[in-house]
Amino acid sequence: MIRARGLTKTFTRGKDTVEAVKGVDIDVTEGELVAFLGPNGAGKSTTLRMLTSLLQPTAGTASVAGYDVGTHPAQVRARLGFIGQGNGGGFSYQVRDELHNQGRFYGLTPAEYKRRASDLVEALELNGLEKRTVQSLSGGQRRRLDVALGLMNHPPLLFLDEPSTGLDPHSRANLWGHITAMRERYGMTIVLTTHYLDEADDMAERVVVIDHGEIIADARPDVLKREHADDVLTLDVRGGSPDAVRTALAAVVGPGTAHPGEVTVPDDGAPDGPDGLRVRVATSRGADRLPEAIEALRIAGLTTTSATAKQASLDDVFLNLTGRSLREEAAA
Ligand SMILES: Nc1ncnc2c1ncn2[C@@H]1O[C@H](COP(=O)(O)OP(=O)(O)OP(=O)(O)O)[C@@H](O)[C@H]1O
Repeated sequence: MIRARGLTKTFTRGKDTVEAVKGVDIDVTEGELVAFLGPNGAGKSTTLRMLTSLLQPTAGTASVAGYDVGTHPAQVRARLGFIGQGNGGGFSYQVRDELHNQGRFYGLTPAEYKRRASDLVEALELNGLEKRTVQSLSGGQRRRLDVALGLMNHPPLLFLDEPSTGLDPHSRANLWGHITAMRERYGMTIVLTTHYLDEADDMAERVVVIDHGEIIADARPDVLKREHADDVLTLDVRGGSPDAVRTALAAVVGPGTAHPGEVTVPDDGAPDGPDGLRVRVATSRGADRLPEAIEALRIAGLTTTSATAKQASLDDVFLNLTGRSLREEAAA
């Protein structure tokens, strides 16, 4: 559905040049739901805008549905829906007029655009809002209208640029429910950008991590977490010295085991205090290792008074790949 090779965009303003996208290669097959994840300014929107033919690449090539974005932009645009950041169109128009205008733009007959508009109003729960002006809608309603506008031409491919930015968690979940329902209904391929880690983790089947204009990882979220980050076990252990704890845990996840991980035991802890020693184990498949670790400690005569396993997150992946936290950058 999408094939890009060496996609590059350099912006020049006076003496300043910004290398926004630096030689991106990407293939997206039909039916995939792909999220571009990265901090502000990483080059996500610029990549999307080149793939939709809205922006001419400085170098490289991209084709969408078999058409080159540079030489056949009209054919490319006819096959995709694009929902940019804060679309909305004419704020004083009524919702129904916005949808009808979009249908006219795509050259649909009045009967056809009216039918599609009422289908989408129904599907995206915009009923009762048809005669309201766009500016009177809530943020969530406006984003749902944006999605309806993007779907008026029944595109096989939908691009969404930060679809849920600025929405509260309830509206985000609601919008996602609609997007996934639309995807099933029309069998669409979806490419979106986000800097919400949980959104990429929960919704995308494939996450493309972009930083400083380059793709630094590209895989299913669970694969990214397995390959680039560890789960963390935290155990409170009583009844033995730091060395005894270290030896018991090394047998489960220490160097040379089937599940190498890092065991951290404080040397200055008080093994016989009320909480004992607070031990940290960084390992893959933490949920599986936790009972094994507790059992190994029990066999060594040690008591575990509390134990938790924290799953690796996409933020841990980003942190391990770049040395920076995406969560902090998103909040900045
Ligand atoms: N028209 C432009 N002129 C000059 N620089 C630009 C232009 N558009 C984008 N840039 C720069 O290119 C870089 C990438 O921007 P882009 O909008 O693609 O990032 P992004 O990952 O989508 O960020 P965000 O999450 O904030 O939308 C940034 O440094 C940005 O300032």
